[in-house]
Amino acid sequence: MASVKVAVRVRPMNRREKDLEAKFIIQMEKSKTTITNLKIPEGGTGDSGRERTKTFTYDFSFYSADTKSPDYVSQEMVFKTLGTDVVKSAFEGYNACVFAYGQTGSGKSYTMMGNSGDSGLIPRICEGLFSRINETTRWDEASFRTEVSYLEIYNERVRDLLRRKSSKTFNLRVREHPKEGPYVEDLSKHLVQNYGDVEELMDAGNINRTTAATGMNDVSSRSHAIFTIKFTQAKFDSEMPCETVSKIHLVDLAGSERADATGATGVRLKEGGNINKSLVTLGNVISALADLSQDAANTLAKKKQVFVPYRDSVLTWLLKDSLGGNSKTIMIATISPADVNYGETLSTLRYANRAKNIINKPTINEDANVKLIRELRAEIARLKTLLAQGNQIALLDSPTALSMEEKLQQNEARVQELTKEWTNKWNETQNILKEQTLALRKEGIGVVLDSELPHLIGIDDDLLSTGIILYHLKEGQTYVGRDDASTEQDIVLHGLDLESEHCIFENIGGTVTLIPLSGSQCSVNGVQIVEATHLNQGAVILLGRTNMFRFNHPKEAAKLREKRKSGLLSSFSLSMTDLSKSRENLSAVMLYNPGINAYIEEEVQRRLQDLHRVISEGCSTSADTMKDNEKLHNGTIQRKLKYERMVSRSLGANPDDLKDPIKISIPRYVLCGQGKDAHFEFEVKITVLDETWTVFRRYSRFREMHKTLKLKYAELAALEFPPKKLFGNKDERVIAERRSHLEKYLRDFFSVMLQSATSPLHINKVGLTLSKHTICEFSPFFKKGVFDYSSHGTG
Ligand SMILES: Nc1ncnc2c1ncn2[C@@H]1O[C@H](COP(=O)(O)OP(=O)(O)OP(=O)(O)O)[C@@H](O)[C@H]1O
Repeated sequence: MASVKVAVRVRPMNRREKDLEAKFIIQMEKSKTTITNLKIPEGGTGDSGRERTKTFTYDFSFYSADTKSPDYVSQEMVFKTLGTDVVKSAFEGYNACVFAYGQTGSGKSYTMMGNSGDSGLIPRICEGLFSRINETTRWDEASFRTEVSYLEIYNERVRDLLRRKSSKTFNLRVREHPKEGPYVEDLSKHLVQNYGDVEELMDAGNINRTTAATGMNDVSSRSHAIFTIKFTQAKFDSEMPCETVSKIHLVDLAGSERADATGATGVRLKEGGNINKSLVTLGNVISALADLSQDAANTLAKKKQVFVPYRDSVLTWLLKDSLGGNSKTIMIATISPADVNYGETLSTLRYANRAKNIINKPTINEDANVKLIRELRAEIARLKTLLAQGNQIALLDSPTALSMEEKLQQNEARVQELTKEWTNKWNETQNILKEQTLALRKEGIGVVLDSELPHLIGIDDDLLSTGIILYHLKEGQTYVGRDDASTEQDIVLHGLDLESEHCIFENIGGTVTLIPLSGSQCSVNGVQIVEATHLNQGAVILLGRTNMFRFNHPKEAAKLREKRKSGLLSSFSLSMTDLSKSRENLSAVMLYNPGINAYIEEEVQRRLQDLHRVISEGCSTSADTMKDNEKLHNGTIQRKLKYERMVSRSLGANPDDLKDPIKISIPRYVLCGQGKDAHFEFEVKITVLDETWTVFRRYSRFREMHKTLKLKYAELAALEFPPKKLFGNKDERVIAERRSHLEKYLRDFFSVMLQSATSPLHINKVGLTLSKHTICEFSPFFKKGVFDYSSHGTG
């Protein structure tokens, strides 16, 4: 049993009150708060014998009216007095609730949220929670899971303050769970890993809060806001599993004054009416609970049937547990010090005085299985004591009349089983947590996606796409296909040559294999695969023609980093050729995916350094690994040779390259789309030194490019782009003709650009360094490259 703790806090005079030359009517001394009615003369009494001053005693009276006063209570002091208890309750497994009540502009939001640089209770409690989690995990094996939600009750309707716009946010239903009590259906819950995560959510939620100007306070919020933290903790305490869940409601109520006192009309009056409905119900609930506890205290009094009207408002229904139930609850009544607000302030003080009488029944919220384990263990201890005393009597109350020893064994087996079950469950929860908390980690101005599971990162070739998709490859099989597949696919994709059941990623004990299905197009590091292929950290995967991914294996990457540190990398099974190819492909990808650069650039740089070291140390990859790789990837040897050529070229330039620094060919064209949308795309293969990539474009796109660049580089005007008469007819002959035209045009195009003084590609400027990067910088038109193994078109 615990009474609701009540604190009163008085704020400084605000501008409006100062302008009105209002008088200060609040005095505080220790836990006492006194209010003076200036209308009643000193030493006298008012009508019907009213006193000039009224004094109330609370758990705390916080004087925050004057920063210079020695009694001044700062935000930090409020947290130390009240907030630290909330953090403690959470760690002990109790529910907790803090709500701020008071007139508009009296300091509720300031107390609960605070201002920037002067944060209030909610941020401080969250910060306190995480700093204790960090401390605990340093010396304890405990695990934690923290989830937050943020809602607003406005006009008796519940709104999710944290849900994305696309989902339903308004008018959420309040329902009741048979065990867990009232809850908001579909309210979004957000896993958080650190205080930064919470801060972001709080900011987003606060921006969403409904605010409207009133005569009393320009930014007065007209809604009730409930910020909820669900905090789960699990550990082994002297071999004993221990799991507790605590729910913390932090509530910023709307202004308590009557609507008419603020001069509000129309819609606002309606809001006021509803706000008051919640607050009036809150008042009624508080009164009923106070009556109940007084009855309980007075055992001689005949018990009255007291009805607590929780259901009369959304607010009281949702806070049912916090008011007279299973929670350690704190009410902070905020007041103005000015005589002009005498009536409202007195009513707040009375309200708070009444709340003092509420008795709650907080209990530790222990996991049911853990509770059972604890009870069984107690029983085992009791039986062992009896046995030790030589008390070998049969347990007569047991239906099977088991001997004490049998019963003991049974209990021990059950405890073992339950403990194992619990441990598995928690480990699973932790894994899910890890999966879900990859979210975002800030590092300087960068944002890092973190995950411990092997995963794929989508590399979108749509230049207008800005999101990054990450797919986890869970233990077992992950099916990839279209949404029209006969069985449900774990990863649903679309795009050219993507089969309805395309492939499977198999993760067995951390070894991930890509299995192509029914002749589907899958390639790894630019090489099409036809059988199950083991994936290495950093592999670039293409499914169909347009779905490209980078494969990340965080554990393998961590091991590689360790090897690199200890200098063992060169003998480790890193395939130079794979890395080289992967880097090549990644570079291509990065060029047209700026969003992903921040994430992978560092890794690519590291890989490059590794490669250089391997080369300079003259080490080759181990024979076995080479063999495996050769088996797995056709063409590996060729690429190795190519790589070596590249290295030797960087040592001494081949004069031929200067003559012909860029090679263009159009090895084939591909029919894309269907019916009316069918069109041909030409695969243009561009080779600069040893970088080769392809650009897939329809003929008209090349013409657009020509027109655009012609405006910038006058020399191009002299080049003739194939005339329009070639268009319209799409038979093989015309397409083949276009191919040769286009090939010639592009060769001429680059030749002109290499000689143009204004062009960044001028041979004197780029020389041997002409690279894909230079060309793509010159025009992003050449950025787009996908690997294609389509059987359409000519080979
Ligand atoms: N203890 C305090 N010390 C300094 N400034 C305060 C204090 N309490 C409130 N204020 C200031 O008074 C103004 C009104 O406070 P606040 O917005 O917290 O009121 P409120 O009760 O939440 O109002 P509403 O019901 O409209 O939400 C704010 O500018 C706030 O910064």
